[in-house]
Amino acid sequence: MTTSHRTDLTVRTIPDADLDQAVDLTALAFHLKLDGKGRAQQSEVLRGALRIGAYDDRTLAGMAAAHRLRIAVPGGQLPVAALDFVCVAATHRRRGALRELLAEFWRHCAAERLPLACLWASESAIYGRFGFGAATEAYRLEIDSGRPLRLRIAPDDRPLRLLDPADAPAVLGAFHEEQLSAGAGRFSRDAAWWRRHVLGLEDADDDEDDYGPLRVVVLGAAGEHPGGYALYRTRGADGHAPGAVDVQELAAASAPAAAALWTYLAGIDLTSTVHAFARPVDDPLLQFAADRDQVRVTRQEPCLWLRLVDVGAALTARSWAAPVDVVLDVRDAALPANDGRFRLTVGRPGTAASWTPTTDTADIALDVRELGACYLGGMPLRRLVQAGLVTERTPGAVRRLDAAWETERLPFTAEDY
Ligand SMILES: CC(=O)SCCNC(=O)CCNC(=O)[C@H](O)C(C)(C)COP(=O)(O)OP(=O)(O)OC[C@H]1O[C@@H](n2cnc3c(N)ncnc32)[C@H](O)[C@@H]1OP(=O)(O)O
Repeated sequence: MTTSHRTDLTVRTIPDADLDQAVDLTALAFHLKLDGKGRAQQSEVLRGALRIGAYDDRTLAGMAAAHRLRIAVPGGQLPVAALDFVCVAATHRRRGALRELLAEFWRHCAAERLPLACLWASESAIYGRFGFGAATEAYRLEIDSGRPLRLRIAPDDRPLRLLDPADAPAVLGAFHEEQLSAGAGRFSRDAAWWRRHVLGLEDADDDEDDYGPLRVVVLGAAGEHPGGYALYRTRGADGHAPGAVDVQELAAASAPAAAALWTYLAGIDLTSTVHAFARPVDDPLLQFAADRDQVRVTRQEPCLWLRLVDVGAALTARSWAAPVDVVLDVRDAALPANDGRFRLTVGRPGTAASWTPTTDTADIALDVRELGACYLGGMPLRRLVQAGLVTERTPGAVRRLDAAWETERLPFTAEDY
């Protein structure tokens, strides 16, 4: 527990007894209309999370919560504290409450040996100052499906079947876990996470939009290992808008499998547009689409913001594509254990990296947020040098480090939990 003289708030763990207050605060800050079911659902999610509150006397004035998840990193998975519900009451904003909450949050991460923290930002301008870097990016895609989808490859011709969403964790869980090794940035999911955060099976009913219920389509016959799947919703045409398909998630084991799923989605009768709100920047669809006027990128945006809480643990746990030996001068204003000069040594690919303090001259100087942006392999460091954010002191050092942390696929994060 800490009491901040700057904010006059006491920062401490939120006990179960205060869950009602926590739900009230999230409703206030995120402008939510929660009925009884919505409150119960929110409370249940918070109950299982790491929760830190900023109290004004006994009133909860700010909070941050985190799900304890596992995230795919190059070559494996690591525990991650996935921040959520970060909010401060309008009466207490811009007095340093968030800063105090995060200071306490780092202590919890250290105590629980969580080397990484991540979040989806409500506003991109907030979290860089706390050491988070935009580690995965996504495209929004739009397909003109008023005409047949034209592709340059033949789709997988296995059957497609619709699945009851309640069966999705059992049918698709193992497939999803296999996909984690294909690209970093995705979360491992247990059945509860699938139900609550992916399929929304425990959500309170809301009529906020005119899309129908979530549908699950799977490639491959029952009993066969799936070749891929898509989660989507549809909307019929009305006087103002054409019928549309909204793709929440599409995962496929191969390009032909992806082609089969996109062809299915684009062919749904009484719809003429497919929207996909979060697709990997290296989505193969963009290559195998025969007509790029038909498949368009409408937006590119950051998805997951990543913070290396324990830089050494994070760097030595991931795999590397090439040997490298560089001294990094890392600035970390919030976590002194990360701050300073360290030698990163990577031997043959497949061998463990080492990260040791050194007094040797630095080859590269950078802020910890830049390490967060590059860690999963989505951002080459040279782009941050070009942007004036990273200093290369030894010519060639950045090129060598970029070759070492490059990954086969770009990282991607499917769910905005
Ligand atoms: C992971 C998630 O949950 S994302 C959701 C984030 N929450 C929301 O958007 C809900 C509505 N907003 C809020 O609850 C609050 O305004 C918060 C949580 C964003 C900020 O809380 P505050 O207590 O006001 O922040 P605090 O006073 O500690 O500010 C810390 C720093 O962040 C900056 N900051 C805070 N909010 C913003 C913002 N919206 N945009 C840019 N900078 C911001 C402050 O200027 C300050 O900068 P400095 O210390 O470098 O000078």
